Amino acid sequence: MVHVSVIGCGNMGSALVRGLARNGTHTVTACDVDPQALEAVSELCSNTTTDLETAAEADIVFSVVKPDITASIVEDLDLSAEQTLVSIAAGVSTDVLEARTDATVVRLMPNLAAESGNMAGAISGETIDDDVVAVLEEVGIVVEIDEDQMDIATAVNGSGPAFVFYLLNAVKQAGVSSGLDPEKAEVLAAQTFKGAAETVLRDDRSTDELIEAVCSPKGTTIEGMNVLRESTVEETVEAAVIAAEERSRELAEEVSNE
Ligand SMILES: NC(=O)C1=CN([C@@H]2O[C@H](COP(=O)(O)OP(=O)(O)OC[C@H]3O[C@@H](n4cnc5c(N)ncnc54)[C@H](O)[C@@H]3O)[C@@H](O)[C@H]2O)C=CC1
Ligand SMILES: O=C(O)[C@@H]1CCC=N1
Repeated sequence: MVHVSVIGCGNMGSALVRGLARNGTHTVTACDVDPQALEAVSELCSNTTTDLETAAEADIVFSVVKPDITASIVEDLDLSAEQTLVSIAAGVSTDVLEARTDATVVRLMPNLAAESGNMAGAISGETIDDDVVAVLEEVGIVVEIDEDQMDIATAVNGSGPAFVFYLLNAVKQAGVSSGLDPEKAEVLAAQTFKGAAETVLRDDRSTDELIEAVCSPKGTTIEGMNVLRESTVEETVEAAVIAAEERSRELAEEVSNE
């Protein structure tokens, strides 16, 4: 049984612990300085600790703390070459991490959907052990990318859920404005986003072909699509993704200058 530790059980770390608890295949140690954060996950993991040294005993150590404290925590962990450090911090490069640990370094940009086993995760690293991939595949899908693509992955799949929540809410609110009950509108909008995403993952057709498949001749969808295509919504969504990517780059510069 692989021993995993998760250091930092805030929004992202707790999502990871919850996701791993769904199958219970691994020994999971949750570590945080905040006892309340540990209390929230205590029933979902093998043990909880406020002590970094205990968390450092795992085979695979996930560092899920804020970027500005990642480097010093990694240094304090004092991991050995037999261990793997998985760093989730946006913008903290492998060079910065490798200078502070003997462990094999893997960078991961996960997202909150790890909690339900639906994470979209992007990983980079020179050596990515099968055990690391197996752990990550328990909480979702992982794709390997080059490290220099981490900033854009941070924007696309790390920040992505927030963008989707925003768009989903816009669809819901339009339904509510036209008379749908808010709870029913939320279920209809959320299930529609989920179903559409599932279709894209499973179907060989392109998104343009799928749009075509929804647009019945002289029907309703084409009217809505005409409004979208005449708008600047595509450019606005791209600008949001690029803004997040640029912030990830800035974080990298801030951390490397420390
Ligand atoms: N929130 C998200 O959706 C995502 C976050 N990330 C990354 O995950 C990391 C954490 O982000 P969040 O979970 O959003 O932050 P958060 O603020 O919710 O959680 C951070 C946790 O770290 C704990 N912590 C602080 N110092 C510590 C220490 N010395 N030892 C142990 N635990 C300590 C805090 O008590 C807190 O529970 C960041 O690096 C972020 O870039 C990556 C992808 C998605
Ligand atoms: O907003 C952030 O900085 C983190 C990284 C990706 C998602 N949340």
